[in-house]
Amino acid sequence: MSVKVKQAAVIGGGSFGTAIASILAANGIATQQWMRNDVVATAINEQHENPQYLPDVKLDPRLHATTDLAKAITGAELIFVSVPSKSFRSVVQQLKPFLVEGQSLISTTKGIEPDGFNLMSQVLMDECPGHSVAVLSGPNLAKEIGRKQLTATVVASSDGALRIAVQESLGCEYFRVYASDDMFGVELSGALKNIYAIVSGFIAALGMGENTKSMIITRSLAEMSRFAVALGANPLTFLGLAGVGDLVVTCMSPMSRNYRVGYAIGEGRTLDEAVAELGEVAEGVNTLRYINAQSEELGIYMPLVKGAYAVLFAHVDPRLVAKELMTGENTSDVEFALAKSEIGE
Ligand SMILES: NC(=O)c1ccc[n+]([C@@H]2O[C@H](COP(=O)([O-])OP(=O)(O)OC[C@H]3O[C@@H](n4cnc5c(N)ncnc54)[C@H](O)[C@@H]3O)[C@@H](O)[C@H]2O)c1
Ligand SMILES: O=P(O)(O)OC[C@H](O)CO
Repeated sequence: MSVKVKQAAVIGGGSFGTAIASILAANGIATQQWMRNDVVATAINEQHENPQYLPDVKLDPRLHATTDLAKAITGAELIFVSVPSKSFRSVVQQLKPFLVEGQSLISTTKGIEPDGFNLMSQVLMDECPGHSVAVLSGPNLAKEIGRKQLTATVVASSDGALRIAVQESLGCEYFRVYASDDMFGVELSGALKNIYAIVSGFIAALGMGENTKSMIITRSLAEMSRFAVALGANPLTFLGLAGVGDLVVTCMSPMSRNYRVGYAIGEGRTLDEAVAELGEVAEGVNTLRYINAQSEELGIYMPLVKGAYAVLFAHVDPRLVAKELMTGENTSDVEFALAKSEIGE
């Protein structure tokens, strides 16, 4: 029999952290959300809104925001870490002095750490040995969760009691939490799909049709599963919410930040301009860099990754990449641009 969670912490003041913190509080769990920005923390505590990352969403009034990390962590049985992958390890290093035995950590971050090609669960296990770890991933646009649109997600962990604790703490009439023991597959899938959302953004901006969008999503699923299964993931994971489910929502929705970056580049903006305009994290940009390098090193065939890399980092026209993908020809222009970018010209 499971024991009801009484207290939780959410580390990160962004859109997803805020959406899940509000659900935890609404489920009667005493929830502290930690963030650096005291103006946002005050707005959450007094107006029950996060005007910076989740505007126009009324948060549960019981949610408490704080800029005091020790206060957030102390007494929390579940600690959700929801900061971009670039900052993930440094944030975990800041929180670990406050951890005590029995506290569990759950990553909601869909990214990869470049040094050592670590997923965030690995970072948690490296930094916090002895603590149970899980990941949460699925088709979960934070803005829709904030608006209480019916949504499902997946908690994955090798610890069955932790899976149940997360299901019971977050599940509600509009948020259903499924469980999986394929933590690696669920987490890798969440990171990989961001690359294909960028590709989907390009093709939408170029005015390509519905057949094209379907082709891209389907071939993306084949490509991401080929990569993940080669690294040890369960192929069935890719047929579930954390696989095809998250791929579809991120590739189809202009609400996705990764899609929006791809769209802006398809319209002619540079990568730097597209990222600056977004003003939020688009994990797929760095993930693309690391997956392109890994696929080359491991000899895994990933033509969409290679094409997206050519567009983002070697400034190749996406139409030329599309032509090459359709005909299977290796146009010397794409290869030449990639070779030049690799030697830093
Ligand atoms: N937004 C979504 O719809 C969604 C859904 C599921 C998963 N995710 C994943 O969740 C993770 C976080 O995304 P988000 O949407 O909440 O991001 P966001 O861009 O909305 O917010 C990121 C938050 O992290 C904080 N942050 C960044 N660096 C920090 C540091 N060094 N110390 C402390 N705080 C820091 C920022 O101040 C901000 O509050 C990402 O990996 C994303 O892929 C997002
Ligand atoms: O806005 P994105 O592109 O980071 O995607 C958000 C979520 O990962 C969708 O499940």
